[in-house]
Amino acid sequence: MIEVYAPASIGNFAVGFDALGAAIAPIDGTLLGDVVRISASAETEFVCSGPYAHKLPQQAEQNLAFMCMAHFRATVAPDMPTARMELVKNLPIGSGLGSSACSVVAALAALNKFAGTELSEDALIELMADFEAKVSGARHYDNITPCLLGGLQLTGALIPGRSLTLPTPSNWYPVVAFPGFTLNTAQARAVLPQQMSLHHGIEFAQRLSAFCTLMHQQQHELAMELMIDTVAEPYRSELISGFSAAKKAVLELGAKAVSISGAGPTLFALCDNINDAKNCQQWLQQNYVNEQGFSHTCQIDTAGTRVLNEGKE
Ligand SMILES: Nc1ncnc2c1ncn2[C@@H]1O[C@H](COP(=O)(O)OP(=O)(O)OP(=O)(O)O)[C@@H](O)[C@H]1O
Ligand SMILES: N[C@@H](CCO)C(=O)O
Repeated sequence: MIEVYAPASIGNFAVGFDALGAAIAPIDGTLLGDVVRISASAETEFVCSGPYAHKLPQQAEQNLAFMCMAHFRATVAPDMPTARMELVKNLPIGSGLGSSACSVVAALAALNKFAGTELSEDALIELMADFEAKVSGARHYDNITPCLLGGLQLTGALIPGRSLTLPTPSNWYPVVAFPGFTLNTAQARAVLPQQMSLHHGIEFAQRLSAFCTLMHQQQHELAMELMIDTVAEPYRSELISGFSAAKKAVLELGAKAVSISGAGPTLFALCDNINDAKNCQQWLQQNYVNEQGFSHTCQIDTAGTRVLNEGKE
C-alpha cells in the first residue's frame, strides 16, 4: 500500500495574488492535509473517508481524487494495475486552505509512485494544475506547487519550472483560522474586477518583486511590511463576516501581516514569534471561529507532499 500526505496551503500569501503560496504544518503535529492510499486490487475501488468526506459528492466519478485516477490511467499509465484508492478528506472544502489542490496533489503523487511512471516534476505540476483549473475556473498554481514542493513558492505559468522556492525564516508562525462556513473559489473569483489600472498593476509588481528580493536578503521585517493584498482582499473581505474586525484585533495582538488565505474564508495572520502567534490563535478561536471551524498555529511546511507508508500491504 502506498500512502501519501499532502499539506494545506495559503494561496496568494497576501502580496502575490495567484503567484505566491505557502505550505503549512500545525506546530502540534496535526496532519492538516489530505491523505491518499492506493493498493492493487482485483477491481477498481474508491473510498472517501475522514472528517469532511460527507461534504463531497457521494459518486466516486465526481470526486477529484477518483477523477485523477481515471485520467491517469487513460492518459499516462494504461498498464497500471487495477487499484483501490482511499481519500482521507481532512481539509474542509471551500475553506481557502487549498482543499481541492490537496486531494489532487496527493492523488497524482500517489498514482505516479504506484504506477512507477516517474513523471517529471514539471509534468506532474501541469497535470495537477489541469484539475485545479477544472474546479476553480482559472489556472492558478499557488496552492498546487506549495502543496507538492513545500515551502513558500513564487509560482505561475511564466516562472521557470513553474515555481521558485523562496527562503523562509524558522521564526515565522502563520496562524490560520477557518471560520466554519465555506466560500466557493469560483464565486470568490467572480467578485474580482477583470481590469486593473496601470497604477495598481505597477504597485502590485513593485510590492511582489521587492518582497521576493527582501526574502532572499533575509530582510524579513521589511518583507512582512509589504504583505498587503490590494487585488482580492478589498472585494472578498465583504463576503467574509467578521474578517475586518478580526484583522484589526490580531494586528493589535502583534501579527505582522493579516490577510485572506487563498479565496477565503480562512484568515491568516503571520507572526514572527510563538507568543504572538498563540495570542492571535486564542483570539481567533474565541471570536472568529464557530463550532464547525478551527484554528491552528503553524510553521511553514518545507517538506511538502510526502510518502507516509510504502509497505507491501
Ligand atoms: N476531493 C475533493 N476535494 C475538494 N473538492 C472536491 C473534491 N472532489 C470534488 N470536489 C469539488 O470541487 C469543488 C471545490 O470547490 P472550491 O474550489 O471552492 O474548493 P476548494 O478547492 O476546496 O477551496 P480552497 O482552495 O479555497 O480550499 C467543490 O464543488 C467540491 O465538491
Ligand atoms: N489564488 C487563488 C487561490 C484559490 O485557492 C484565488 O485567490 O482565487
